[in-house]
Amino acid sequence: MMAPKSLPAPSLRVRQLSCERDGRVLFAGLDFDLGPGQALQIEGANGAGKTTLLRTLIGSATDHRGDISWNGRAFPAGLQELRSHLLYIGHGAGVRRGLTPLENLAWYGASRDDAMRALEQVDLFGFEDSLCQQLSAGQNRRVALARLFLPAAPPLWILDEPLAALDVAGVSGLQGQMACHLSRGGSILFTSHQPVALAGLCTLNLSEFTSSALAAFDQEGADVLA
Ligand SMILES: Nc1ncnc2c1ncn2[C@@H]1O[C@H](COP(=O)(O)OP(=O)(O)OP(=O)(O)O)[C@@H](O)[C@H]1O
Repeated sequence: MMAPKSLPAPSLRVRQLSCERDGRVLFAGLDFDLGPGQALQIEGANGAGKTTLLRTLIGSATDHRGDISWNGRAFPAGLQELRSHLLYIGHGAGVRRGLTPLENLAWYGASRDDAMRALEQVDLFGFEDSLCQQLSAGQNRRVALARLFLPAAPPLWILDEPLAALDVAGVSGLQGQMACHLSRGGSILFTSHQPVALAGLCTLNLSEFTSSALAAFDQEGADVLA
């Protein structure tokens, strides 16, 4: 077996990140690091702010406070570099419904051979020339996730609900590919309402970083110090 090709090893660093929407604090005082070979699952109830956090990290939402840096360079300067290392699959999966799975992967620059291999990995062999609008929800999710199976995938994966609509085999295949990425020194930040089986996975629950949670913590700290 060939040794896995190792990836560049930049790190994401988040300090005191806060975000509010319509006057409601979604999260505040958020601190975490994500380095090579590490995976972090963002947890929280519907509406907790998980997608907003991911969009903030990729620069699609800019109304936040706090510091984000990539590879030692603070945003906004570090954002361009982060994007050059990023594979982002959002909630909507980013599949162009009027194109076929092969055409979707070609749009991301994949050769026909690489795209065919990736589509086989996500069990879409035989559907490569079907229009995505004729595929099921789970099959469309698989088209999106096929990008993770292309060679030379970037080191940082940010995935919003990648397991959504997948069957048991699909979940297992994705978990295997995520583990492979980590073993090559990649990093993964993702949201999921389902448990994900990944060795060494860390979790971060956004409900622990609301302003009320922080106020309660401060009060507790004050009581202890009093
Ligand atoms: N552009 C926006 N303008 C106003 N409110 C927004 C905007 N984007 C998100 N929100 C609100 O922010 C809150 C968090 O939304 P977000 O999509 O980040 O939650 P989530 O944790 O990903 O939820 P889910 O688990 O349901 O996907 C929601 O109440 C949502 O209505």
